Amino acid sequence: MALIENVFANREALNESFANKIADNLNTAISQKGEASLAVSGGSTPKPLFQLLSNRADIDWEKVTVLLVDERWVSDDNDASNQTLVKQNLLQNQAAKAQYLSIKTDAATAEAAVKDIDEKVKVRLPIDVVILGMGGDGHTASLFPCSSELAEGLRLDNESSVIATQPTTAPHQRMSLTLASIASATNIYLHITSDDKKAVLDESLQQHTALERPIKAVADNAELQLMWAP
Ligand SMILES: O=C(O)C(O)[C@@H](O)[C@H](O)[C@H](O)COP(=O)(O)O
Repeated sequence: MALIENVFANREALNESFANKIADNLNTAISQKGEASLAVSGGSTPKPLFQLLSNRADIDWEKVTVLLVDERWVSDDNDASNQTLVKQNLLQNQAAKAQYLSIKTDAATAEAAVKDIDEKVKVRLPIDVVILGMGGDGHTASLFPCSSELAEGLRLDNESSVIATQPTTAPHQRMSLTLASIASATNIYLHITSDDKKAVLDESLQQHTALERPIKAVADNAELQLMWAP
């Protein structure tokens, strides 16, 4: 549908403004229905934002459920665990009071856990705030252009809220929200930094299909708020 560009001079200004927007969105949801949900990405970009958000005392964290948009299928003591990143950087300070909905189980494979996790995530839809990241190949959440599950993950009539994916260009099996779950969210943000990633985004939207660059599928099917700084 549309990309709305919010451009900042630097990452500090971006994160300050972003934390304000997220607080506003969560507070609006809480005032309307008594609770709110916040789905965050892993990877390296959101860490400073998590630390800033975790100190926000103007959010009624007890009424907020935090989940990940995607998880690598690794144990919590693995450096690649998004869940551990969130626990150590977001669910601290004021935000330690939030509820946490894990999209990781002890199942041997992500595939084997889809049904259980779908049941837990489905009841939280539509999610109030989704924060997406993007990789240099145009993947978002764990919807990778290289994975054989991509078409299924991008199907808007997919009844599952989550999908197991196996990228071939990145390590680990993944659990990811489907495009249908992402696109149904009330507020959807794309959080990226660097000129390189902005160039990937522009090129993805202008010159590629959604199957080539999955971030395009989100911009085509939802209002996507870009939060970018060099
Ligand atoms: O678990 C993950 O890998 C993600 O959630 C993924 O979609 C991430 O957002 C991008 O790969 C960007 O990652 P960086 O912020 O590290 O560049």
